[in-house]
Amino acid sequence: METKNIAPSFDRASELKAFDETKTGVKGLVDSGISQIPRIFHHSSVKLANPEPVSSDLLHLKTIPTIDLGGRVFEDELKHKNAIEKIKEAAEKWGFFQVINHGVSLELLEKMKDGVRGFHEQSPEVRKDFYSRDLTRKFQYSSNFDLYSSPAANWRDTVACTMDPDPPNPQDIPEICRDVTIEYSEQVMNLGEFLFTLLSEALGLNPNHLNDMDCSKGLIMLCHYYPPCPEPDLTLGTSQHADNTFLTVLLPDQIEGLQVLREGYWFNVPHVPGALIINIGDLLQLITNDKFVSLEHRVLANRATRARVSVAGFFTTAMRPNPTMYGPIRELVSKENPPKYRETTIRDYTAYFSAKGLDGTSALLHFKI
Ligand SMILES: O=C(O)CCC(=O)C(=O)O
Ligand SMILES: [Fe+2]
Repeated sequence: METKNIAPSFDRASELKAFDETKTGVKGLVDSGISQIPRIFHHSSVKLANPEPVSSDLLHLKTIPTIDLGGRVFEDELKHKNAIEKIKEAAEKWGFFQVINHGVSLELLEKMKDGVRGFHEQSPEVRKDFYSRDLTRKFQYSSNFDLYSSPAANWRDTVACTMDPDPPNPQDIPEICRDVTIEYSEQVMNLGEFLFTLLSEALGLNPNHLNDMDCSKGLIMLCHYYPPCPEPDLTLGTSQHADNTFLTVLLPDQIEGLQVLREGYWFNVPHVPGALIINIGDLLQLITNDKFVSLEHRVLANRATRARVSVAGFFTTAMRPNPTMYGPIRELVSKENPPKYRETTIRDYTAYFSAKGLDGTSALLHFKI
């Protein structure tokens, strides 16, 4: 007799709602002492696997490159040229690289992570007051921005904070992370401007080109908190996705977990002390007409005994009613290399990305000509 493995019936919609209404996120579940994760967090085994790479040659690459920014002042022209060459190669092949000597003090990086931990580890009563799905809020705490639209929930909570343009009133940021969030975001804005000059040069453009296009003019910070997971083989910390930004500056934790998908294989991103991780987002891939790539990445569920935190600084002006149309940069297209994307506003791009949720497909495809 054939036996079928029928899963017990499960009312997904009610479970999502019940979880959301606790307003205390994944951290709340962990604090309640659960030893099994709820079904809403189960991902399909296909999404969790790491198949063999398309080409085994690729494995000798090991991982994404690390680039020394020399404290943002290059001693001589050779060092400057070298850095640009490395950034060009990384942006074309990986869309990801780590930077060291980036000019943001290591003390500030640690203080920022302490601030994120401090917020998420406050009492549930205090956290609940900030919990919201209102994306227009400048300081918003929730679990899974795409809880109701994605196929499976992630083992992660997040604070989203729009820092530029129009940052929140300081008193709207909780005191536990207020000063450090303001200081860190200013430093990331400065670093972003510097990185966009190097990226412009790597494209063979005038150093100011990407800054003049306002690529460095908006900053949204996502302060992620990944509690330890009792069943890390069944879920993810962040589902496979590419970022809907021009550029992302990611402050990582010593606890690893970030993986980048290149040619069908998930590469681990190792912890490099003091480094920031930089990745090209979809909008930069679009305006460079695929010269730079926005690679898919994901975060494994946290296997450690303490929480993993990260801060993703997103360069995008999604929060500003900006009518500017963005399409492939004129200098980068030609008769032989015609535009591959139609023009869009950042707002439209972001609205499409957010409605789709992190379902493992690229939002860029929707804008291809
Ligand atoms: O937490 C991480 O390491 C990465 C988070 C991420 O990919 C994102 O916020 O887009
Ligand atoms: Fe990301």
